[in-house]
Amino acid sequence: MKKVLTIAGSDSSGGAGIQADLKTMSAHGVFGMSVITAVTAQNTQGVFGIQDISPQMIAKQIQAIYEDIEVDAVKIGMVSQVDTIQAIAQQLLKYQAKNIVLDPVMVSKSGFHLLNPEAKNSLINQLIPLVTVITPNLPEAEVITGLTIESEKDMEEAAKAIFIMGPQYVLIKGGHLESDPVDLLYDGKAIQRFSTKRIATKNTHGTGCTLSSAIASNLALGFPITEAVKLAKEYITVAIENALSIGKGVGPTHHFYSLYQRAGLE
Ligand SMILES: Nc1ncnc2c1ncn2[C@@H]1O[C@H](COP(=O)(O)OP(=O)(O)OP(=O)(O)O)[C@@H](O)[C@H]1O
Ligand SMILES: Cc1ncc(COP(=O)(O)O)c(N)n1
Repeated sequence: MKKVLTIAGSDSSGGAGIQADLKTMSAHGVFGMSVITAVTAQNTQGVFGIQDISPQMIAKQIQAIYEDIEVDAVKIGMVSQVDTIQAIAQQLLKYQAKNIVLDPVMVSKSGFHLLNPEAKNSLINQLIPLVTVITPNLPEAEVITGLTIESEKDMEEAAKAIFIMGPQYVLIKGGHLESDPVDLLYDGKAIQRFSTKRIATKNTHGTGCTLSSAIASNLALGFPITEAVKLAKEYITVAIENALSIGKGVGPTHHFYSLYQRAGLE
């Protein structure tokens, strides 16, 4: 059994964060483990409070896992504070973590800031250079690069600018484009496009969390990056097509598309 770790925040409503990550991992047939960085009081309508877990406790959680279990891939989500990022970077270096997927969560769909603005530079300087692939959405890529991104051409420029910061691959997500959502993968040499038709739904809570956990699961399963992203894009598309109208706001993606379905067994 492949083992995948998520280092992220808890979403009490179960649509994003740790909860979306573990659901995605189960659907991929990998064993999910979690290091909780913050607890949010959240639902489909908004984020009503955040309590950060101390950097010491975050470091201890990572230590407890790596001292005992071989980790095949890691997904990093909400990491809101400077010391949190430092603690995570130190531990990942210490344990020579592999297959790291960074979803640089900054603002929730409901408009709540999940990354302390002071922590942006730590994210860029300490975490980005360690990762296998970083998966910013358009607003996140704008904050990281300082560029304005309105077109696919702009996305290419942003991917190249982020690549220089040190990750092995950059995947810029086009969920926020006006047009159909195209994601671009850059490996330092060429751009690959992953496109689908835009699904007409308001229920897209946790799409980024789901996509990054699907990529981490696929890397753990041994797929090369292009295949890992292609399969993850298929997974998120089905999860959005079947998104649930739970709650009064932005509903969550649905994780019924299991490994067994992919194998044609159910
Ligand atoms: N309406 C849609 N129809 C089809 N695919 C979509 C739609 N919205 C987003 N996607 C896809 O979902 C994935 C996540 O993209 P998105 O840009 O929404 O990430 P995000 O903003 O980080 O998500 P979140 O902040 O909710 O975690 C991408 O592969 C994107 O192309
Ligand atoms: C704990 C946590 N992590 C990540 C997100 C981003 O997801 P979204 O942008 O869909 O709200 C979130 N809302 N909560």
